[in-house]
Amino acid sequence: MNETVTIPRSVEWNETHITILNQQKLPLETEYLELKEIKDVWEAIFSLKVRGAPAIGITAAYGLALAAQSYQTESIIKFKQLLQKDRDYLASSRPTAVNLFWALDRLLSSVENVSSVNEAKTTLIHEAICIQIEDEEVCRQIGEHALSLFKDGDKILTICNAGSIATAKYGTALAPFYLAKEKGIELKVFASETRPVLQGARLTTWELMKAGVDVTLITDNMAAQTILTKGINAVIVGADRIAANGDTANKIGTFGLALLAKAFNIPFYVAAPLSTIDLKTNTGADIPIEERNADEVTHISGTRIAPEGVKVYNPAFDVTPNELITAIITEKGIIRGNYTEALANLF
Ligand SMILES: CSC[C@H]1O[C@H](OP(=O)(O)O)[C@H](O)[C@@H]1O
Repeated sequence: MNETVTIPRSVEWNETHITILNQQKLPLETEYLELKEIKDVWEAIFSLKVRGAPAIGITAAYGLALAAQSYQTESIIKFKQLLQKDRDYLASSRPTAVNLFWALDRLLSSVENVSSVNEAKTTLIHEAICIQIEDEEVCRQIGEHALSLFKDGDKILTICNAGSIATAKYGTALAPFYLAKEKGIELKVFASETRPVLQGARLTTWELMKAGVDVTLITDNMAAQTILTKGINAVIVGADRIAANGDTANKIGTFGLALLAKAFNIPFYVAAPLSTIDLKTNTGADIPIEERNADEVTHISGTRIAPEGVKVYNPAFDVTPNELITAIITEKGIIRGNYTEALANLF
C-alpha cells in the first residue's frame, strides 16, 4: 500500500523574500509571513515564528543570501566583509541549534573562492536552495532508518516538534511516522505537550493529524503514567546539537524522558541529520543552553498564570548524556555504543 500523505512545509524561497509558516500562530491560525529584510529573518528565528534546528538553518541561509543581494559594492573584499557581518548578526538569533551556524558557515564557504560580486550573489542563493533540497532527502532517509526500529502496532512517545515544519520536509523524529503512514504501517504516537511553548501540543499534533497519523496528546507530567499504562514501546526525539561524544541537547524535558525510558527499560532514540552533529563541541557540558524570557513560563497564550514578580528559570533545552541514548539515527544509518568513534566516522 502506498498512501498519499499530506506533509506540511514551513519555509519557501520566493526570489525577493522568504515565506514562512508562522509557527507561533498554529494551530489556531495558518498564517504565512513574508521576510524581506535580514532583521525580519533574525526576529522570526528569535521569536520562534520559524523554529526547529534544520528549519532555522534553512531560513538563516536564505536570509543571508537575501541580504547579500542588496550589497552596493563592486569590491569582493568589501562584499565578504559585509557578508561576515550579516552572518554574525543572524548567528546571534539563537545559541543552541548548531544547524544555524552550520548553514551560515556553509554559505560563507561557498563563496570563499569566488572573485566577482555578481557570481557570489548567485552562488549564495544556489547554496541556500541546495541546503533546503538536501535536508528534505536527508530527513526522508532518517525516516527510513528510524522506521526499521519500529513494528506495526508500536506506541511511541515524542516531545516537542521534530516534524516536517521543523525541517525542509518529513522532520527527524517524526519522519518515520509519515513513512509508516505512506506504507500502511500502523504506529501510534504520544505527543508530550512541551511546556513552556507547547510545540508538542500545538505543532506535533497539528501536523500529524493533518497526515492522518494516530496521535494522542499528553501533558509533560503524564509521561511516566503513559509509558506504564499505554505500553509505550520506545521514545524518539529530535536534537538541536549532538556533541562529539553523543551527549545531545534537545528541548527541555528530553533528559527526563531518557531517564524514564531507562527506568522502564524501553529504547530511547535520537533522530538528527549530520548537520546537527558538532564535532567541535566535545561534550554536552560545552553546549550553550538558551535561556528564554520569563513570560514563556508565567503566561500561557498571553494570560498570566503565575504571580507578578515571581522568580523564573527558563532553559529552553537540556542535555541527555550519551549513556542514556540507545541509538542515534542519521541519514547515514543507525549508530549505537561508542558514539565518539561512530560519530567521527560519519564525516
Ligand atoms: C527537528 S529539530 C527540532 C528541535 O527543535 C526544537 O527546539 P525549538 O522549538 O526551540 O526550535 C527541539 O529541541 C526539537 O527537537
